[in-house]
Amino acid sequence: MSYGLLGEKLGHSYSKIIHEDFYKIQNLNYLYELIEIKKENLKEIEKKIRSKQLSGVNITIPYKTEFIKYLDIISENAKAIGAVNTIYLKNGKLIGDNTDYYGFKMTLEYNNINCKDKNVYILGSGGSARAILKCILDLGGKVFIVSRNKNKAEEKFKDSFKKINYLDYSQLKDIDKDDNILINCTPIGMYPKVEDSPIEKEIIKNFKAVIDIIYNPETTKLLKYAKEKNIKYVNGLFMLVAQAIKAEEFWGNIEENLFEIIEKIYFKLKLQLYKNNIVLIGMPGSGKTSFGKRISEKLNRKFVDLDEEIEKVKNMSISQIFEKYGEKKFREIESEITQKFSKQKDLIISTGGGIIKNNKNIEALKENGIIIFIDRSLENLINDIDVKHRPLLKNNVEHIKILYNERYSIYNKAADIIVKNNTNFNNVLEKILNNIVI
Ligand SMILES: Nc1ncnc2c1ncn2[C@@H]1O[C@H](COP(=O)(O)OP(=O)(O)O)[C@@H](O)[C@H]1O
Ligand SMILES: O=C(O)C1=C[C@@H](OP(=O)(O)O)[C@@H](O)[C@H](O)C1
Ligand SMILES: [Mg+2]
Repeated sequence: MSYGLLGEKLGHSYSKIIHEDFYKIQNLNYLYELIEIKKENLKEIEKKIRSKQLSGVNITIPYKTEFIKYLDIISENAKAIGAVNTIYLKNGKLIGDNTDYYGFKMTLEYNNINCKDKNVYILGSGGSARAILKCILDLGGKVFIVSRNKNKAEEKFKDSFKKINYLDYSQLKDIDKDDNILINCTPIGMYPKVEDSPIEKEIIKNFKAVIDIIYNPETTKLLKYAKEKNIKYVNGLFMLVAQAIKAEEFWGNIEENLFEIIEKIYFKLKLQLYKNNIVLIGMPGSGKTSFGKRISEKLNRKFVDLDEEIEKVKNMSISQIFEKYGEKKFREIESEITQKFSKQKDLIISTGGGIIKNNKNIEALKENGIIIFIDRSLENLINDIDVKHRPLLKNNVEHIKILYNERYSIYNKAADIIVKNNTNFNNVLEKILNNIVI
């Protein structure tokens, strides 16, 4: 099977990476090509799909509307949105749909953002704004389109969408502060103009959650404002992956575990694009230090073991620190060291088993990193743990049972990815790498 993305300039597209990663995960030997094409040649693509030379295509700027005229069927959503981005042949009919709608819907779900009965302010009035607006209306949200010229925006939308409100940017400062959601669908703040923001800093406090559909940079100026004020913020990377994999569903290449697969590809892409840290957590003796070293060799990234760093600053072993200062002091040093390395990027970080005792540690590590829980069974832990260097287990290996019961759910909750470690070491290493390397 052979798929592709149609557009004019595709040099910066991540679609090929995402779809190829999907085929790898699903064990499919399919192709996905970036097809840069001139408008007058779109007809050729129609023929190729009808003759099954191509099994399906995605469409991007500037052809999302242009291609509609070649279709036999256009989905209800795509019709309302006025744009298609996914094309396929079914029972001899050429069908067009719009997966931006679903990509956005899944982004809301993934981030627990509920739009029902909320006031949702959308910046911009282009194609993606239309898909998002349709989605929010379907979810029962109240939509406000914010644009530089509200009359023009109204002109554009009024035939397809009823019951929406139109605002100028200047009116944003006067809105009620209850539970509002802000969504940026303009390109303002996108690389390389990363210092631009569509709204002034003071306005951000009127919102409970902010979504920017831009994914480069990871945190746009707008999202930085939200972050500073402790407001929930979400970038566009999950939507990018979700809309791509939803197309695979339309093409019949995935029937179940859609969310799981999207999440997996999302994490990998996040690591690849933003060079985030890989952080290993888990019980003492679960293999954090051993796997961390091997991952760092394989990926050629710097390795940091937080226990080792603590030993370096104090010039004492972990056991000596526990003996001399007690656990409370150890945890303080552990938190300081965690804060320090969390700020750096591109590291493989192995933590100590107790890192999850302080939620601030996890929050800091998550800022720049993806957290992998190495989940080793209690039986295996007891069998091979070396208690010599582990002061909490020194006198009683059985104490590990208590720690396990106290901590197991906290490791799970803190983790972005969970990898079971109950088989051969190299197999598990392979499993971890599969989760992080595209
Ligand atoms: N899958 C595995 N197979 C065999 N030995 C393992 C496996 N996972 C961990 N180990 C062993 O368990 C011990 C504890 O590993 P370590 O990396 O020090 O754990 P941690 O840093 O999580 O406390 C090491 O000797 C390691 O080789
Ligand atoms: O679980 C814990 O509370 C601890 C685990 C140790 O690291 P490992 O998990 O690498 O053994 C070390 O940080 C310290 O002894 C405390
Ligand atoms: Mg260790």
